[in-house]
Formats: sequence, C-alpha cells, structure tokens
Amino acid sequence: MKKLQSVNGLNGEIPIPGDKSISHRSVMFGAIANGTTNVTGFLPGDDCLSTIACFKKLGVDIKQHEDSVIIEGKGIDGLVEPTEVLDVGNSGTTIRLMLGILTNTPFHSVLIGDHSIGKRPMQRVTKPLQAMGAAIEGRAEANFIPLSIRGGQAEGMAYTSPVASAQVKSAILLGGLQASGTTTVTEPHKSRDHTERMLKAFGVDVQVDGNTVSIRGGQSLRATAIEVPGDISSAAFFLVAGSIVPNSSLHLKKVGLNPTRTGILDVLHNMGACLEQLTVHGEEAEPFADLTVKTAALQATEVSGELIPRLIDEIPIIALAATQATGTTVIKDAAELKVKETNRIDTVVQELSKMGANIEATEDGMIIHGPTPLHGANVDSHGDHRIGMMLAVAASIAQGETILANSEAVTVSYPKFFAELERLTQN
Ligand SMILES: O=C(O)C1=C[C@@H](OP(=O)(O)O)[C@@H](O)[C@H](O)C1
Ligand SMILES: C=C(OP(=O)(O)O)C(=O)O
Repeated sequence: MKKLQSVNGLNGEIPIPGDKSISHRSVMFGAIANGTTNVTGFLPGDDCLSTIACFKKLGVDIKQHEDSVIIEGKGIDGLVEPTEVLDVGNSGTTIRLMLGILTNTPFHSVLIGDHSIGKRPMQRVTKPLQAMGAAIEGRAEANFIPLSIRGGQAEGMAYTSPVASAQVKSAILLGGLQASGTTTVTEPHKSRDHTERMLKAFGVDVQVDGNTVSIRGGQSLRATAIEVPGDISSAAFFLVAGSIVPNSSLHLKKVGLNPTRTGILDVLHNMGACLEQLTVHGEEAEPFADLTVKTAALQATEVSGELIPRLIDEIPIIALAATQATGTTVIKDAAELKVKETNRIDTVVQELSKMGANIEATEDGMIIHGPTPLHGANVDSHGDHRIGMMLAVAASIAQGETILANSEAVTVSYPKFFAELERLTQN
C-alpha cells in the first residue's frame, strides 16, 4: 500500500530501465544458443527474473547481477528435463514463448504461474503448437495452467493468427526452430518484432514480408552480446506525467524506439504534447534515443486499428492522459486489453472513475471525456503493474490523498518506479 499526494512539478533526468520484452528474449535465446551470451541493460524486474529461474531449472548456467547477465548456452539440445515445475510468476511472455521453445525438446515439462496467469488464455499458442506436434495438456483443453508439454518432433506450419500478438507470433516461430520444413506466421497487424530482430542477431535466417514472418527449421543460434535499450512502456508513465503535471520538464535517457513500439509517441504528438527526440543510436538492432517532455495542454484523440499493437501496454496511461485532454477520446479495437494481467478495460474504468474521471467502458475499448479534475481516492492496482503506475501518476495531479492498494505490483516491470517518482518531485 502507498499513500500518495499531488506534486508541484516533476523535473530532472530519468535512466529508463531495460526493455522487458527484449530482456526476456535475451535470456531465452542466450539459453538455447551455443556459447556465452553477455547481456547489458537487462531489466531485473520480477517477470524477467521468472524467465531466468525457468531456464536455470532447464539446466542452463545463468549469472545475473543487477542489469548484467551472463548465459552459458549449450544449444537447444543442451536443455535438460526439469525435475521441478517451471513457475512463470506473473509473466505472459515467459509462458507463451517457453511453450514455443519446449516444442523442440523431447522431454516432459510442467508450467505454472500466479493467480493472474491462471486466468489468461493459452489456447492461442497451445492449439497451433499442438498442430505442429507438441503434446500439450492442461485445463479446459490446454487453455489454462497448469500445462504440461512434451515436444521433440515438430513439423513446420503456415499459421494465420486471428490476433496481432507478438507472444503468439514468437511462440510459433520458436516452435519452428527445430521443426521439419518452414514455419510461417501471418498476423492481421504487425506486432512488436523483437523476436525477429534478435534471432537475426543470433545468426538465424528470418524472412519478413509485411505482416508475414518465416523461419526455416533446423537452424541453431550463435551466442552474441545484447545491449538492452530502455523500455518505452516504462518511459510512457513519465512521458504522460511530464505532460500533465504542471511545471514539469523531464529528460528520459536511452528510450527504445523500435517502430513497432512507438505508438505512444504518435498519440502524444496528436494530443499536442511537448516532446522532443534527441539523436537516435543502435539503428541496426534496436534503435534508442533520449526524449524530453514538458507540461502541455492536451487535446482529445482517437486510438484504434493498427496503432493498437504498437501501444497495447500503454493504453492505461493514455486513458489517464485523455482525462486531462480537451474533448472526447475514443479508444477502440483494443479487446486484447481484457486478457492482460487484469481486464484492463474494466480496471482502468473502475479505478479512474473513483478519482472523478468521466470514462466509460465499451466492448473493445473506452470513451473518455475531458478535461476533468481528479481527486484522491482509495484505489487498487488489482495486482497489475501498469494499473498501479498509472494510478500513481493520477495521484500526482489529484486533489487530496490517494491510497493505492497492491502498489508492490510495479516490481513486475519497474522495481524503482516509486523511488524515481519521488526523486523527480524534489528537483
Ligand atoms: O511479446 C512480448 O514481449 C509482449 C507482447 C504483448 O503481448 P501480446 O503478444 O499478447 O499482445 C505485450 O502486451 C506484452 O507486455 C509483451
Ligand atoms: C501484458 C504484459 O506482460 P505479459 O503479457 O508478459 O504478462 C505487460 O507487461 O503489460
């Protein structure tokens, strides 16, 4: 629980913690590569630590200290049958991508996770991986944990995904690594492409044609060094805070700018935010740059269509920005929010309403009328890190005290979030 007050301004520099999606993949791909992979800028958040713990149980030697990780990979054939269950904690990325990797291993593994993971649908990956040959069982026809998997002799397939999901795309591509023939995934809109970029860095031939990605079976990964840029999904909380908290001026260091992730910048530009991007680095693998933001008067906008997968995790904080914008903001085509750590349509609407927001839920998004002054309230993250951080930013512009229950959920993706928020109020 945290007691939070409004603040007079947020000022200073923020080192943005490592990208969660890229951190997961650096450990997973390092674990199935041949040789030593050195990772810098790793995110030591709970989700990525769950990924490390799972691969240690699969026999991989991994040393992690703060944001550096050393992984001694012995190839995908070097993984060994785990004698304990693999616990993914709160992490959807861990369980779905691991199911893809374990489609290649001829031994038995059991995957579990926390209460939230227990409610998240897994058939979106277990069905196609079963079709490729993996023996997967679980509750409700392998839709929910606990799941057991025995892989080994997969066959490549061409799969058209009904959802734009990098977890689905990545799981199937990883399932195709040792499969016979070629595995192809087509999605309705392009989702984040960190798997494609990083597999290439590990020496794998990956073909990308629009929204279709293909991988030839029988390829192995060669260890490499990975430099993880800052997570734009974590930066988003300070991009919005810097825009809506009066008298703010923030400098965000080393923010990842992969174009499949930068929807939040497009939205904030449309809303009239005062954002600047400094020199871009790392163009080849994963581009990144410093960003600055200052307080500005925001206008309402529409968020829909192919923009959605480019900002899916930022919708809670965009909804907060919309409560302070002039006009009606419509967010649609975002039904995927219902199957995240919480039903993020319901939790955003429920919690922001308690603070005085004029916000309503729709089937696939929300409608927000602004600007509305917010007031302190008893709110709850519901164990969802992104809801917790959004509510803490809301509290910093609300009149009166806000009491945030289950605030510790933020350690899933941003362990130092509250310390940073407090530090920036003292400048
Ligand atoms: O592949 C990834 O690293 C992720 C993909 C997204 O999920 P979906 O693929 O389910 O959209 C995103 O919400 C999640 O935070 C991380
Ligand atoms: C949805 C998220 O992560 P995951 O699916 O990996 O649990 C998130 O970080 O917002």
